Amino acid sequence: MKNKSYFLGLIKWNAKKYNLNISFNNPSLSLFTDRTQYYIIYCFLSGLAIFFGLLRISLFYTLAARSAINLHIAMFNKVFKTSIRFFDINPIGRIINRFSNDTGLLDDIIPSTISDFMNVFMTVVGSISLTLFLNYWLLFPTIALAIFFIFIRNYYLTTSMEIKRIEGIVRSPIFVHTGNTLSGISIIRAANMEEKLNQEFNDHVDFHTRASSTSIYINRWLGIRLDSITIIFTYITLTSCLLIKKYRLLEIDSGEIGLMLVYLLQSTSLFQWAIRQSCEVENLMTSVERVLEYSELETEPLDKGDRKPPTGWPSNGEITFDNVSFRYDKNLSYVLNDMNIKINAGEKIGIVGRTGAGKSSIIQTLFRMAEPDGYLYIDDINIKELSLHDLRSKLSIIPQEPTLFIGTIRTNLDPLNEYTDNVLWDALAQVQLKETIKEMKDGLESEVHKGGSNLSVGQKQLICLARAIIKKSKILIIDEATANVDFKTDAMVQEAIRECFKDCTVITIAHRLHTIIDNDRILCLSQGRVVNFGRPYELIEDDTTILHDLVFSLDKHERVKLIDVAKEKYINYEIPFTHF
Ligand SMILES: Nc1ncnc2c1ncn2[C@@H]1O[C@H](COP(=O)(O)OP(=O)(O)OP(=O)(O)O)[C@@H](O)[C@H]1O
Repeated sequence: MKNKSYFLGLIKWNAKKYNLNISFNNPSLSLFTDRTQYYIIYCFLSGLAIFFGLLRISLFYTLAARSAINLHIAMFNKVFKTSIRFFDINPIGRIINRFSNDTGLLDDIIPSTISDFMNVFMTVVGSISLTLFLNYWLLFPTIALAIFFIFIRNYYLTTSMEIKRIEGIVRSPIFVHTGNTLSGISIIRAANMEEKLNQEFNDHVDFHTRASSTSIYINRWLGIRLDSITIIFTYITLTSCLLIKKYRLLEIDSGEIGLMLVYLLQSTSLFQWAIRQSCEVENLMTSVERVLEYSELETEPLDKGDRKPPTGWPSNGEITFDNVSFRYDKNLSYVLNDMNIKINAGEKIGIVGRTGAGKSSIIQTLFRMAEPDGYLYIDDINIKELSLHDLRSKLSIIPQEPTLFIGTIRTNLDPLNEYTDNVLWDALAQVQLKETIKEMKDGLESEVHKGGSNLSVGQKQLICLARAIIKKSKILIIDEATANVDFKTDAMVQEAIRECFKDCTVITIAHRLHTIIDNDRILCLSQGRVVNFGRPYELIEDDTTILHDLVFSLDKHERVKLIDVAKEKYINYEIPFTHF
């Protein structure tokens, strides 16, 4: 009843304002003779609008921020735990692109675009509803124009989404190129390749600009069509109102026509903006799609295993390959075939072979970077029965590129903070780094820059070695660095390995023969197959072996030195080997 009174009061006020001849004999109309009440209602409604507006914005942005955070966490967790194969087939620039650009869009642009779209869309819907309410004849042209508009919008979207996708793809090479250029800046300068690299960078930028400018052009294409639609709609509204008035098809007065036109003209630009933003939201959803793709990656089952290894495993370090084959992916061919070898506890094994023979793939097999076929035992436990975490935590590796993390010497030696200072200093002493680290201002707390860039290659290798000593693994795998370390450091590393790991099984992927020539046995690989496996001197003496070929391809001085070392080792150490 009260609502009705307010409504009648409003009509009365409008009637007075526009000088309309309406009878207000109804006693209820006399309720609103005082304008103050309308101001109060107006203020109340404005207050409600502000309240709900703020509530809507805060709820919406909180929700958007939470979604972005959750998506980022999900993507990070999956990428972090996914298989190594993923990093083989996805360049680092592509991954950075998703973590930077796509996540950035998710954080800033997508929420504001959606909010903007909803705002403007509701305003446009309001304007059109009011127009249709006052002049329902406009329903027919509205439907016709809506169909036309949906057609144009879909036509635009098919192209623009594809262009956005291409834009995302061609952005990645810019990141890759920049990263590679920065990491190899000294080599580029030394080789005087700045011009070439600059040209390559410009080419990548050009590709990206082509895609992004096409995106802008098709946006303009859409804009022109949308403007045309709104102009046609305004024209039809106006003409229809004039015709309606002339032929008295509807009771409509000039005030209402004015009101319709004001709203329609106001919504002309808003209409275009609403459609553009709706398309933009769909386009931007490709970023959400890309983030979702990474957040649904398959992860390695790190903690899943059929068996828990006994404490102290592996106590001997005996490794048996029983018919082991390995490939990097189900769709690729095998790179190691039917390996049948037994490495005895505490043996020092060197692996040689031409490039691509499968030397590094043996490491991938031991760490189960992809699942090998056959049976691979360490101290009588089939490693395929263990969880990846249990397996990997028991093996130590010194990779070709010694990896150090941003942090301190301490965090690099003992990332999980499990050992005392004494243990860390002892390990540093064993690799002859104690004095060097002591001389640093902050000792164990001295800073290590990204990738250990403030340390020499040799020092990085020695820190990796100290890390392996601290871990006390029974099995050490060394992917010998191809990067040149000076002779003295190399000798120091070799000596440290011999001393600190004399009771451990050490497998060395050799790129230089002098580092493995005094090993107990040498495994020769060719095209992923074991060709020879035996004592170095025996293999050198046999002119059908790969080691013989490798040794005899060296100059005489080197060759004689290697043969002497192998012979001495052969004469002095007789170890009974069990050949599998
Ligand atoms: N990540 C990978 N994905 C797919 N195939 C790979 C991968 N790494 C190596 N391969 C393939 O496996 C085979 C053996 O490579 P591997 O790196 O084990 O040889 P290698 O003897 O260590 O060579 P190098 O002495 O040059 O390091 C090669 O044919 C190589 O193309």
